[in-house]
Amino acid sequence: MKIKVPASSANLGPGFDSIGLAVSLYLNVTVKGSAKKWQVDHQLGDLPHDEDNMIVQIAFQVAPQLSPQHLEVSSDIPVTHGLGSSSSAIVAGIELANQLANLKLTKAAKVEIASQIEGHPDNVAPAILGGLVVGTNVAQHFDAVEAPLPPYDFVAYIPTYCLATKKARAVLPRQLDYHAATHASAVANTLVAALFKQNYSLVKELMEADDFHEQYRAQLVPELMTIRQLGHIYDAATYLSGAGPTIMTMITPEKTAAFIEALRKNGLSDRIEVLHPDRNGVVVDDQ
Ligand SMILES: Nc1ncnc2c1ncn2[C@@H]1O[C@H](COP(=O)(O)OP(=O)(O)O)[C@@H](O)[C@H]1O
Ligand SMILES: N[C@@H](CCOP(=O)(O)O)C(=O)O
Repeated sequence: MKIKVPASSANLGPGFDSIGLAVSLYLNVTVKGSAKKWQVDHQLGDLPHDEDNMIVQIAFQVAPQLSPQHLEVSSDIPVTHGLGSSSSAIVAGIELANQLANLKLTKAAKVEIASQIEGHPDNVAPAILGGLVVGTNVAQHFDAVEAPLPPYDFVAYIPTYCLATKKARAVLPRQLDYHAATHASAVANTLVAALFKQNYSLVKELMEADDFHEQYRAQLVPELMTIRQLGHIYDAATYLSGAGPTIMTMITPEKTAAFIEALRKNGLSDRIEVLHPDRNGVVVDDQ
């Protein structure tokens, strides 16, 4: 059995902790069979190879009766880079429990469990449902609403340095002024309306008008403003993907090659991926 989970790009500017898009990088977990103790084969650096691995820990949380398995994990989602690697691991763990313990979880139940673990649905909901998702929690439950997919390329500029989400959340203010908060919320609301109305010229303007987090995090990701300025030449919009350091540019596919050439000419030499929205979310292959 193989479980495939997409990466996710959260926030899209002002949609802090509530908007996210599943994108075309993947975590794959193959269940090789029962074992004497949990064994997780991977080549993903320092992550644990035993039951301390996050995927196993989450699976246990959902189904404590699970017996040990031999897992093979591979992923092209960079870890601690703002593309939802931890959410993909959470979603994989939930699906692993769902399959091995035959829990028959609905998509809504998976979103609820994953969002409770993560604290917000912006990465986990698209990783489960696929596509562009807007969600939050009220009255002790999470809701996630699927929005139309933007017909754009998403060019991810992935700096070599890592930025743990915890560190990028620590630079945020503890409080916002009342008027600043209502304005930031109004910008986010209007972005959501524009996404559903598929008014992408307005989406692009509002995507760059965040007042919740980017101004505080920009000091940690100096490439953000340079890439945003370059994007304007190509009528593109740029935001900090999740907590960063990945910088995401939403651009018309015909302009992608020229934009990437401009990034390279301006000395931006780190990894670039041209991503597309993933429509499926988590998928299980029983073969
Ligand atoms: N494939 C994986 N298997 C197990 N744990 C993972 C995996 N990918 C990420 N993680 C966990 O998630 C952490 C990174 O989470 P976070 O700082 O939120 O960054 P990201 O933006 O990549 O989600 C890693 O330190 C690790 O504990
Ligand atoms: N809304 C969160 C999203 C974190 O995403 P990640 O991909 O960086 O884990 C935030 O902005 O902190």
